[in-house]
Amino acid sequence: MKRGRFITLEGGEGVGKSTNLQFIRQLLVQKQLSVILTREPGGTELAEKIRRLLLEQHNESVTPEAELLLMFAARSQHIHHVILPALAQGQWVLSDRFTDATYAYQGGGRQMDQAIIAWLENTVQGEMRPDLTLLLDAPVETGLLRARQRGNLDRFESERRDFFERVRQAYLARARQEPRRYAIIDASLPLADVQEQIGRALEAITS
Ligand SMILES: Nc1ncnc2c1ncn2[C@@H]1O[C@H](COP(=O)(O)OP(=O)(O)OP(=O)(O)O)[C@@H](O)[C@H]1O
Ligand SMILES: Cc1cn([C@H]2C[C@H](O)[C@@H](COP(=O)(O)O)O2)c(=O)[nH]c1=O
Repeated sequence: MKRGRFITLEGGEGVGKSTNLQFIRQLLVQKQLSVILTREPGGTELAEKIRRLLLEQHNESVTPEAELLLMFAARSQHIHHVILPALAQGQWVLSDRFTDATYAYQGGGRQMDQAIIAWLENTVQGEMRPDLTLLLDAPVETGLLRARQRGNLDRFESERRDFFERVRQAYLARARQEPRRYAIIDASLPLADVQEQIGRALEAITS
C-alpha cells in the first residue's frame, strides 16, 4: 500500500489554523484521499492529558525545560499511536501544529537552545518529518485580536507581545531555511484569499 502524506499547519495564536484545517480536509477528500485530522500537543488520550497540563495556568511557574520535555512526551505518544499507523495504512495525516511549533515557541519564544530541540527531535522522531508545512503568517496583533475575542486565555495566550514576535520570527526563519517543505501563507488577508493560497500550495503535493 502507498504510504500517506503528513501535512502540518503552523503559525502563531489566532492566525486561522483550526478554521483552515477543515478547508484542507475538504480539498483532500475531494481528491479521493483518506484523511485524519489531529493536533499537537495532543492527538491521543495521554497526549491530550499532557496538553491540558501544558495549557492550563498553575500556581507554580513551569520551567522551560519541563515545558519542552512535556511537548516531546506528548509527541512521542502521538507519533507512535496515531501518525505512523495512519501513514502506514495510506491515510493522509493533517496536524494542527507539530515540531516546528517547538522550534518557534520553545526555541524562539522561550529562547531555548535549538541544539537541544534538534537532539530531542532526532531522538523522538528519527528521520520522520512533515511532507508539507503550511505556515499561516500574520502580524502578531492581528492573530492575538482574533484569539482574544474567544475569551479565556490559556497559559501561552497570556504571554507578552515580545514572546509572540519571537515566535513569529522563528517560524519565518525556519520557513526560509526549508523552502521546499514550507509554504508561507499570508493569513492577514480575508479568508477567501487565504484559502486560495492554501489551495495553490496543496496542488504540488496532491497532483
Ligand atoms: N482570514 C481571516 N480573516 C478574519 N478572521 C479570521 C480569518 N481566519 C480565521 N479567522 C477568525 O479568527 C478566529 C481565530 O481563528 P482560528 O481559531 O481558526 O485560529 P487558530 O490559529 O486555530 O487559533 P489558536 O492557535 O489560538 O487556537 C476565529 O474567530 C476565526 O473565525
Ligand atoms: C505543538 C506545540 C504547541 N505549543 C503551544 C502553541 C499554542 O499556544 C499551544 C497549543 O494551542 P493551540 O490551540 O494550537 O493554539 O501550545 C508549543 O509551545 N510548543 C509546541 O511544540
